[in-house]
Amino acid sequence: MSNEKKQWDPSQLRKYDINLEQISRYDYNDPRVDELMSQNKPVIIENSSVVASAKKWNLDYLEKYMGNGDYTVFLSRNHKFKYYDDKKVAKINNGDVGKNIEFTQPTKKVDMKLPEFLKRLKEWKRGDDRLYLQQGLNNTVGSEIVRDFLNFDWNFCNSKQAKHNWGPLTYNLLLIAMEGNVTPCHYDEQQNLFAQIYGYKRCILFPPSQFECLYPYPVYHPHDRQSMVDFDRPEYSKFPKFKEAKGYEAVVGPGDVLYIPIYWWHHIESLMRGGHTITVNFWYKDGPSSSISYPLRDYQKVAIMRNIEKMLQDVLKDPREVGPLLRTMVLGRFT
Ligand SMILES: O=C(O)C(=O)[C@H]1CC[C@@H](C(=O)O)C1
Ligand SMILES: [Zn+2]
Repeated sequence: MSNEKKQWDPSQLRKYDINLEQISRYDYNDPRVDELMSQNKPVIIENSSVVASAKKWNLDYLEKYMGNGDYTVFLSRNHKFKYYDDKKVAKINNGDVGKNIEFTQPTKKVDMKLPEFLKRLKEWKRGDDRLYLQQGLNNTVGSEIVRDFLNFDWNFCNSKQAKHNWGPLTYNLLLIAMEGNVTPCHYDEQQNLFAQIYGYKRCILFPPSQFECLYPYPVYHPHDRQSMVDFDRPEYSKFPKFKEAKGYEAVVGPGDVLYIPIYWWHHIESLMRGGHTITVNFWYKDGPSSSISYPLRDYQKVAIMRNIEKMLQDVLKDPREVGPLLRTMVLGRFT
């Protein structure tokens, strides 16, 4: 570590029994950044100006300029904020996926004005619901925020989008988390430039090839794309291959941009006792694959498995029939 004061301490990281190695960090104009991105591998891009215009985004500035819009805030009784798909909850509730399938939402999603969110954040005490603001940046924000947003280094982002054949930008999510908040391990079907603005976040990533070690929920489930393994208390009897998971980790701080490749698993935590954190992510659809080359890439096989599950779910209706049919099809026949 250079002689500058270390900004965080390992005691602020949650303890997991997982085999992890460090994610590489390179300067934004180092050619190794594009080398890794072209191999769909994660990399931390340092000293870019991607969100330099948001360096001044502290809570007072945001309260002053974020406008009077309603923001999506998740409330949780614990430190975990596991994502769930509302549309899939609705399908379960109206019996679209078989009978008596239960789902309890792990967090509450509410609309909140920013001043109220910030007040609850400041007055939070042990025992209160934890809060996590996760809001797409849209035109309800004030003109200063629009100006800062327009001053993101879009040339850099656009150059990566073009060079790596990404599709269109779909979303910039503004994330304001309490210290210690955790987004449990999941993957997204989009390319992601995860730009850290304030505070420190620890990111644990696994390649798509570790699908069999991370046990995602079935595709029909509201927690589709999320790992069923609770990293705090892994049930090795149910998920034995989790022991073999081999991941990559990094702690990102202000100005760092982490490239999270499409289909890569990621667990993200705001450091304990580190105060609130602010992040903006840049989600891009994947681009059209010009030509298919063999052997197929690990993430292409995940996409194939998802399509098979969706097709079987559609024809079988009851998700409890999907497992037995796949077992019948495979056991003893494909060794
Ligand atoms: O950017 C992504 O892909 C995400 O999963 C975001 C949703 C919650 C965010 C977090 O930092 O906790 C990350
Ligand atoms: Zn994600």
